[in-house]
Amino acid sequence: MSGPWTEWDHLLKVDPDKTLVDGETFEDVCQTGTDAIAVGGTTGMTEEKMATVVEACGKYDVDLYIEPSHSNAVVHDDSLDGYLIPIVFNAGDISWVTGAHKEWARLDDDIDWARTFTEGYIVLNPDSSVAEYTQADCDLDAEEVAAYAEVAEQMFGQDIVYIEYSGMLGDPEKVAAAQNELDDATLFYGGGIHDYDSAHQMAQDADVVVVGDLVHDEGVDAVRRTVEGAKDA
Ligand SMILES: CC(C)=CCC/C(C)=C/CC/C(C)=C/CC/C(C)=C/COP(=O)(O)OP(=O)(O)O
Ligand SMILES: O=P(O)(O)OC[C@@H](O)CO
Ligand SMILES: [Mg+2]
Repeated sequence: MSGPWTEWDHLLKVDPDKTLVDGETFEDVCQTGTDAIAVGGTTGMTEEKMATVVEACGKYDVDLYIEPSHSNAVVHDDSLDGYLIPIVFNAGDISWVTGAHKEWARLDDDIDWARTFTEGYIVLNPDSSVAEYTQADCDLDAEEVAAYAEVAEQMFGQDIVYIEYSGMLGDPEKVAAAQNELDDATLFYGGGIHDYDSAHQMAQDADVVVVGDLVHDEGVDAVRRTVEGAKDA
């Protein structure tokens, strides 16, 4: 399977539990030049907050996805291009590998499987909320990260492998090692990208760089510079 992400360089992750910079709108957020927007976050996620941001972004011409952190954060909307569902390969608690997914399948009769895609996450910042929630084993060397990436693609058929350093800039050597082991899967990198140089650096090895907090902390001009960095790499 090859999805639209094979054409992406940059993905902007908007957290419905955070505010935009004063004076900026969702229209501005949709016009940063990013290839797609994913709405999601770990903490404080509700269906209402998710729906508000999806509705606000759905009016503009940008590919729009949700990345729910649990089944109660899922919203169905015609403006969505799809659902990105994490599977945390280095989670300490099986809920984040299959348990939450089983609950979603049990509770939601409207799942649109044709637009539902999984992401094989490797969570590496021990101080992030996602690491805490999933009890991820973040103490992995480059060889182990690469092996998780290989297993995700070859044994679990993941078309997206996601190195997640949410909140900090990660180790490029681990990103390079993962890329080295992948055949066809698309490698996402997210965490701490804050300017042209950090985007450019991570895009050397990642296929898609993900930018999150920057849009909430610094705003759309800063995001635009990361788009340039990713596209130039
Ligand atoms: C089955 C369904 C519907 C969902 C699967 C849910 C799973 C397995 C989630 C895995 C872990 C997770 C919570 C992913 C959410 C995406 C993510 C990593 C967002 C970044 O969050 P942080 O930046 O750590 O958190 P905050 O910014 O909210 O503090
Ligand atoms: O918020 P930042 O640190 O940019 O991380 C982006 C994304 O990978 C979070 O899931
Ligand atoms: Mg975050």
